[in-house]
Amino acid sequence: MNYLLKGVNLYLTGMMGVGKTTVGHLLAHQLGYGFIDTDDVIVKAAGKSINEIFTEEGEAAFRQLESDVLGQVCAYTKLTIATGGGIVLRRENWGYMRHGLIVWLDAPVQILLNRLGEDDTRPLLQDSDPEGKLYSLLQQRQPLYSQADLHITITDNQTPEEIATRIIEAIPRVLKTQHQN
Ligand SMILES: Nc1ncnc2c1ncn2[C@@H]1O[C@H](COP(=O)(O)OP(=O)(O)OP(=O)(O)O)[C@@H](O)[C@H]1O
Ligand SMILES: O=C(O)C1=C[C@@H](O)[C@@H](O)[C@H](O)C1
Ligand SMILES: [Mg+2]
Repeated sequence: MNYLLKGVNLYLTGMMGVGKTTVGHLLAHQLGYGFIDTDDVIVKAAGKSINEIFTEEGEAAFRQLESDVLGQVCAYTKLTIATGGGIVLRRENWGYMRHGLIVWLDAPVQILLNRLGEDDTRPLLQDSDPEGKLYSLLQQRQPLYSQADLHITITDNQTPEEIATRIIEAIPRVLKTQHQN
């Protein structure tokens, strides 16, 4: 697989709670790649939580930090990068991610809700109707996520290990011509 990938970065995209961070760790390990989580980099660089950044500086400031981080990390190779759920919102982010392979992890809202129902670390879900919020975010973002190179549908009973293996098995089918030269 590493022979085929030639160090090309993998970008994991998808809704919050779908498992980008969890699966990304395992995927990096299986590929012998480094692992970076853009949310983690932002939190460390800002010295505050994502909730605090949203509350004190606003979502637009968070999105700028996210683009800045992505612009930095895309200069490196042999990385699996777990992105934030909203990375697909900015056109410039696609410009950065297009240098690698973009994977969309896609799970039904009910799975996301079950996983994040008790979680208060996602500012966009601090809503009186988290289920409705997830549906509206998904409706807005689905056309964007669908521009990924690889679409992996997640069902309830798949472990993160199984999902990482499915991604690895699917990669040869989608390696872009420019990456094979
Ligand atoms: N395949 C899975 N099966 C069961 N639970 C999972 C699976 N993948 C992830 N989880 C759990 O779901 C929660 C959210 O996962 P994770 O933080 O990896 O999502 P994420 O896509 O990175 O979300 P965000 O966009 O908010 O960063 C975690 O508690 C994680 O342990
Ligand atoms: O879906 C989103 O917009 C977000 C997802 C998380 O990964 C974080 O980046 C933040 O909570 C915003
Ligand atoms: Mg994450």
